[in-house]
Amino acid sequence: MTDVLRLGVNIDHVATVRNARGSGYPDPVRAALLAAQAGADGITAHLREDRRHITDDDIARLVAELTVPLNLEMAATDEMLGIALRHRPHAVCIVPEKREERTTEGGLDAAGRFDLLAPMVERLAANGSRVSLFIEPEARQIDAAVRLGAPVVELHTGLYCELAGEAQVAELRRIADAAALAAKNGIEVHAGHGLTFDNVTPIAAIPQVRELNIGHFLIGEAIFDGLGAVVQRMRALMDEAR
Ligand SMILES: CC(=O)[C@@H](O)[C@H](O)COP(=O)(O)O
Ligand SMILES: NCC(=O)COP(=O)(O)O
Repeated sequence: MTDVLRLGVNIDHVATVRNARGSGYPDPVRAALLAAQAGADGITAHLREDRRHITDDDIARLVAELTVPLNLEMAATDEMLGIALRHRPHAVCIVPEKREERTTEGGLDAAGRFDLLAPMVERLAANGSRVSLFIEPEARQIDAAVRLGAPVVELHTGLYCELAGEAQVAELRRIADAAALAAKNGIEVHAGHGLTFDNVTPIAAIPQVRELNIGHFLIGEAIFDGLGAVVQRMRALMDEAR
C-alpha cells in the first residue's frame, strides 16, 4: 500500500482576479476553506516580493483561519524569512523568484546558493516549519538539499508539462529518477507547477511522490465547474493513479 498522495491547492490566482480591480472579492481565504472542504489536504500560497497576487494580509488570515496545513512559498530573502518566522506556517517552500517573470520559470539553485540557504533552512526548521526546496529534478540539487538538511524537496514539473511525445517521456523519467534518489536519501518528495487533469496521472503514479501542489489550472477550471468540483476531480485522478 503506497502512502496516500496529498493534494496541496495553490490559491495564488484567486488573488490575481481579486487584485485585478482591488476589490475584496474573490477572497483567497474563502477559496482555501472551500478547497479544504472539497478534499484538499493542504493550501499553498506564494507571497511574492511584488505582491502581485497573495498579500501579507492574505497570509495572516490563512494562518488564523485555515483548517488544513499552510505551505507558504517564498523567495530566499531576509524580508520573507522574517515573515515566515513570525507566522510559523506548517511548511515553507523556498522558490526562485525574478520580478520580471510571469510565473516560476525553474527550480531553486540550491547547490549554487548553498551558503545563503543554509542558515535560512536552519532557522525555519528551528522555528517549527517543515522546509521544502523547489528544485529541478537533478542529482546535484538533491545532493544540495541533503547537505542543507531540508526534509522535503518539491520537484519542478513545468518542463514536463510543456513538452510532448518522447521529450515529455524523457522528462518524466528524469523526474521519476530524481524522486527515487531523493527518497533513497531520506527526503520527502513533492512535485508541482503546470499540472492539469490531462498530465497529472504519470506524475501522481511515481511511488515516491507524497504531495502534489496544483493551482493555476484548478483556479481556471473553477470558473467553469466550481472549485469544489475541480478539486474533487483532481483528487480522484490522483487516487486512481496509485
Ligand atoms: C513555485 C511554483 O511553481 C508555484 O507554486 C508558484 O506559485 C508559481 O508562481 P505564480 O503562482 O505567481 O504563477
Ligand atoms: N509549487 C507549485 C504550485 O504550488 C502550483 O503551481 P501551478 O499549478 O499554479 O503551476
